[in-house]
This record gives sequence, C-alpha cells and structure tokens, in this order.
Amino acid sequence: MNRFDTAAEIYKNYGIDAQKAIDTLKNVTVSMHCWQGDDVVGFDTKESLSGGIQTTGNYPGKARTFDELTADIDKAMSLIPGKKKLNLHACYAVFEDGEFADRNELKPKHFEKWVKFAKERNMGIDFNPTFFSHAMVKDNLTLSSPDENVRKFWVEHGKRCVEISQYFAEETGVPCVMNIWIPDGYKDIPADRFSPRARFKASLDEILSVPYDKTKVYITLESKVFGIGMESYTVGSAEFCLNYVNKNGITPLMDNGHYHPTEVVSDKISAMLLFNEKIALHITRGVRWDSDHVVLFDDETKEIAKEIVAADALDKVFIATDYFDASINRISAWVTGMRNVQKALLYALLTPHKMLKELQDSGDLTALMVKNEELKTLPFGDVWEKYLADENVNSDYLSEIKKYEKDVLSKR
Ligand SMILES: C[C@H](O)[C@H](O)[C@@H](O)C(=O)CO
Ligand SMILES: [Mn+2]
Repeated sequence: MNRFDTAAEIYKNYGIDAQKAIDTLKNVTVSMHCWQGDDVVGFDTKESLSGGIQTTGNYPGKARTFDELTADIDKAMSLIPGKKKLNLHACYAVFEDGEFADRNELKPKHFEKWVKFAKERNMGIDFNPTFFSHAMVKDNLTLSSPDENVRKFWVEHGKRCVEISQYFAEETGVPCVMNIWIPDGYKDIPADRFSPRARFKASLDEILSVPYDKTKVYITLESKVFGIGMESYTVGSAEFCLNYVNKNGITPLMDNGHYHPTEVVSDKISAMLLFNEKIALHITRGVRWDSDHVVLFDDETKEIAKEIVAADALDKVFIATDYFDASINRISAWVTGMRNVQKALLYALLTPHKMLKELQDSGDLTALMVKNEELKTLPFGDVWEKYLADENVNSDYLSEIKKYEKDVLSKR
C-alpha cells in the first residue's frame, strides 16, 4: 500500500473518505489578490501606499508593469493547486498609447487586458475600488469626506467600479465579487463620530444606485477596527458595516486582520451565515496589528476553514487572500499563503464533524477533547501530497521559485 492508501484507511476508521475530501477541495475557488506582487502599488498614480496599510521590506524583483505582474501571477499560479480566481484592484487599470484615466473616469476598456488574461486561463475576476494612494484622499478621508468635491470623486469611482465588475462577470462568465473598503478615519479622538458615518452611508447609497445584475455582481463591504495613523476612529467599523449590509442586501466581508487582537473571525462565521445568504472573507495573518503577514497553516486559519466546512457552507463563502509582505520573495508569499488556505480546507474536510458534534450534543466533552487531539496526529500530510499529485503540482515549490528569482526577478 502506498502512503495515501494507508492514510485513507486510517481516515476511513473515522468515517471520512479521503479521496472525496480531495475531490471536494478541487472545486473550491480561492481568489488570489494581485497586490502581493508589487507591494500594493498598482499602475496608475504610483503614489506611495496610503490608507493606514503598510508594506515593509524591500525584497528585490517586484513587478512594475502589467507584463511583469502577469508573468509573476502565472508563475505563482502554476505552483498553486486547485481552482483559482484573480482579485484585482482598480489601481491596476492598464493604460495604453499614452492614455490616462483618473479613478473617477475608469471604464471597462482599461481592464481589457486583464479580461483577456483571465479568459485565457479560464478564471473569474474579483474587483476592488481603490480608495487610497491618491491625491484626492484628503485628510485620510474619501467616501466620508466633508468636502463634497472629494466625496463625489470617490462616489464616482465606486460607480465606475460597479460597471467594471459587471463587465468582468459578463466576459468571464463567473460572478464578480466587488469589495468596498475605505481607509477613512482619525488619528485622534474625533469631535464628531456621527457625520462621517452618515456621509459614508449616503455615499454607499449613491454607489449602489447604479443598476447591476445581482446574479453577476456581489457587492461586499469590509469593516476594520483601525488603520495606521487612524488609531482612534474608523468610519467603516464592524457595526457600521454589519448594519449597512443587512439593511441594503449586500454581502459582509470579514478580514481576519481587522478586529481586536483577541477577537477571532472563526467565531463570527456561524453567526454571519445565519443572517446572510453569502459571506466573504479576506484571509490574512495579523501579527499584533493588521500586519498582513503571509497566511500560515496555523490554528486560526484551520479554525476558519473548520467553521466553513462544519456548517456545510463552502458554497456560501467567497474566500480570498489578502496580505502583502515585501520582505520575502513575493511569488513564494503568494504560493505559501494560497496553499495554506487550501491545506486548512483539506484539514477541515478530513475532520469527522458529525461525530464531534454528537459528542458535544451528548455532553461528552471529555471525549470531544480527546478525539480532537487524536485527529491532530493523523497522516494529513499524505492526503495533502495526494491532492498535489492529482493537481499536477510539486510538493517542493522553493527550488522553482529560486530558479525564477535567478532567471527573471533578479534582472529587474
Ligand atoms: C489592499 C486591500 O484592499 C486592503 O488590504 C483591504 O482589503 C484591507 O484589508 C485594508 O486593511
Ligand atoms: Mn482586506
């Protein structure tokens, strides 16, 4: 018997079909964020990153153009198993022949090259308006600005992005998740917490007044607890976003770097699923603050995946990655994080949830703890290796990445 067959026998004793778990995982889409490839710079303003988020590190070889970024995405995706989607930001619009369109003037044509790229790879595209790194961000405010010129500029940007999202969905044949996240906030205690939130609410209403096909575009709203330089007040807080999505029939997005450090998104998933048809996740790794470290196969990533699978909600959750580490090889950052999301999902699919739930419901919490601990040392690695083999990717991706670094990245 080979290692997978032996492992499959062991999982069978717990009522788990390991090959079925692999086959289920093969059909789970994970949306890969394009912005790990260039430290969230984009192609339009090339302004340094603002919005209370930060990349640290200066690892050589970051992508500077559409051709470089797509080559790097291709390399990363060739090393990532499973079904993938591309998550784009509006600042990655591609301008040709000296043309430039500001964020409030963007049109589908500025993303034609991305559509071609995605279609050739049989992939859908998710989208994000870019409300940061731009001269029209005034006093760290966009959609909540008291300056009507500023607010209107960003409302128009949001509207343009709804149109572009529908274009992505229609061209690729895959629904597009359009995520709204604004950085707006104050470093110090504000005099007026109410008015910025009222203006944000009005701005969202205006953006959502653009007609769009709800079967093709899912608009999500991402909350945040604080940003760097905006430590005292964030307009798009959790309560604001929760209430807004529920009142307006859009989808909540939880980024697990966006809560107080002792709060965990894994515990929020079941509550959100009970009140929303769909939910969306940005999977990241906060270290002390929203530091956007590469996703590891760690306890919280596993717990997030467990909550999705145990609730039988794989078709109700839009899963995306969101982190940016400029201190290591960026292709490796993508591959490591994406593989770890999938690893966590496979681990969850190999967990005997029914048996564990029965132990909980019958009050046998002793057995529940013992069984949970026992499961941790089952031969998960052998099932993971079989998944990689089924998907035709090597377990070792480091050598391939080192070679790409020597042949391509080091020459930039
Ligand atoms: C670049 C992304 O839009 C950004 O990371 C956002 O999703 C976020 O998480 C901000 O902290
Ligand atoms: Mn995020």
